[in-house]
Amino acid sequence: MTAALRVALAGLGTVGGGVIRVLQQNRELITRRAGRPIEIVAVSARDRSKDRGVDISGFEWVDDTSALAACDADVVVELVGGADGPALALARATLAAGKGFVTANKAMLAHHGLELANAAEGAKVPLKFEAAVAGGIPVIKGLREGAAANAIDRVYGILNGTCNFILSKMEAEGRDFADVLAEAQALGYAESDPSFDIDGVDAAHKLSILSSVAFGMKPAFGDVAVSGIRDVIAADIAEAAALGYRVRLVGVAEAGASGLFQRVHAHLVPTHHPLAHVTGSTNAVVVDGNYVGRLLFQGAGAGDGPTASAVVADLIDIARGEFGPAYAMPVASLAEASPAPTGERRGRAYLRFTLADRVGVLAEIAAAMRDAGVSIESLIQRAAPEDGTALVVIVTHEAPESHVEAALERLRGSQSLAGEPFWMHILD
Ligand SMILES: NC(=O)C1=CN([C@@H]2O[C@H](COP(=O)(O)OP(=O)(O)OC[C@H]3O[C@@H](n4cnc5c(N)ncnc54)[C@H](O)[C@@H]3O)[C@@H](O)[C@H]2O)C=CC1
Ligand SMILES: N[C@@H](CC=O)C(=O)O
Ligand code: NA
Repeated sequence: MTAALRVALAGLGTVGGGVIRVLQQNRELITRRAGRPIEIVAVSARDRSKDRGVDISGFEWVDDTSALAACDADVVVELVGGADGPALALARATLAAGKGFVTANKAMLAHHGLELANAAEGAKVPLKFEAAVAGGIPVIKGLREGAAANAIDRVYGILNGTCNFILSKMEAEGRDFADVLAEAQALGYAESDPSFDIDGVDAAHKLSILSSVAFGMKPAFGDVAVSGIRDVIAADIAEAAALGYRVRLVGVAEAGASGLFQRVHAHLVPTHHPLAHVTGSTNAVVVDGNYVGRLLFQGAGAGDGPTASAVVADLIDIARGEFGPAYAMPVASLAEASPAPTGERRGRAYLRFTLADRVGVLAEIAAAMRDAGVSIESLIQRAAPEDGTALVVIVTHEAPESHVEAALERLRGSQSLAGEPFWMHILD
């Protein structure tokens, strides 16, 4: 049998522990599929003595994470996290040493992916990151390989397990945001700084990677318009349900006439759409290709087993000698990112206002919408007798997003509003 693929593993937390378990428990099967054994030879993490429920006594322990690049391994797997710091130092050192690099670190890839892809290409070694986007779902492989013959018009989906877990629990159990976030953290879904999850940043990291693979463009995280789910309240979920929608954090990348729209926002998703039925930490990605048509990738987007499954799949590809450029094409062939102004995009919108109890408040809102050129499709008003305010929810007809924003701008500071208005896109 061919010599084993020797792996150095940095990070022994949720995903790192999972990788050790998958490699140990599926050892025989993986060896047959890879054509040779895949063996961890060295590990590094912050705390050597911590009980992780996996036996690491057979591996060399390396205190300084970046020193793993110099150990006797063919590939380094980075599962530490963080856009910069030890993860980036290790990535640079590994590729400079002419070794393959596998990572689940979407934050680092969103900020430094191009540099790392360049370095990997220069050294003719693999840079692989299936686990970084939608956890266990083989969406990078699906796009790079399965859909490689297609021009992609749009790629979009649910890219953050923590937010989806929170939104679907709020919806099903009427629970509070903070409560559910703590549960997602306990289950190992959330980032070490959970604001990355709930403010949409993690999904934006993933979207920027996905866009590069789908559209053959240099990754441009800065071009992604981002907001999260912090401002979604129970009433939005209830009103959306009454209107035939569910609330989901959706990332969308779409080729338009003037460039690529990339954004991550809470959306209203029609209940007949497959994304409306994605619950818990599950992720789902829809790809529209010009020959294959619509593809739907769905599965576990977070958690130890699924994420480790994607990391080990990358290692199996490397063991087989099957790898190409990090993105779907060599770095020199990637186009410059060309962001389209998001305000130009047309769509329907959901707007929520809390109104003070005054004569003429509805007329004021209707006038602001009319003056901004946004027409109203439906309107719900619910009085809150306890404090005299009223909740008003409006669904608009299709309009440029800049017009919706202009309508809200006209109302800014109005005495008729008892709170900040909030709006969401409606997925078409
Ligand atoms: N948890 C999940 O479901 C998923 C996580 N990821 C990504 O995988 C990576 C790892 O995530 P988790 O395993 O959840 O994190 P974790 O917090 O459970 O584990 C991190 C590991 O890195 C080590 N570490 C942290 N800082 C270090 C430092 N300065 N020097 C040396 N070691 C250090 C810790 O000791 C720990 O062993 C991150 O990039 C994360 O974004 C990707 C997909 C899913
Ligand atoms: N925090 C992330 C983990 C996987 O990428 C998420 O919740 O999706
Ligand atoms: Na994946």
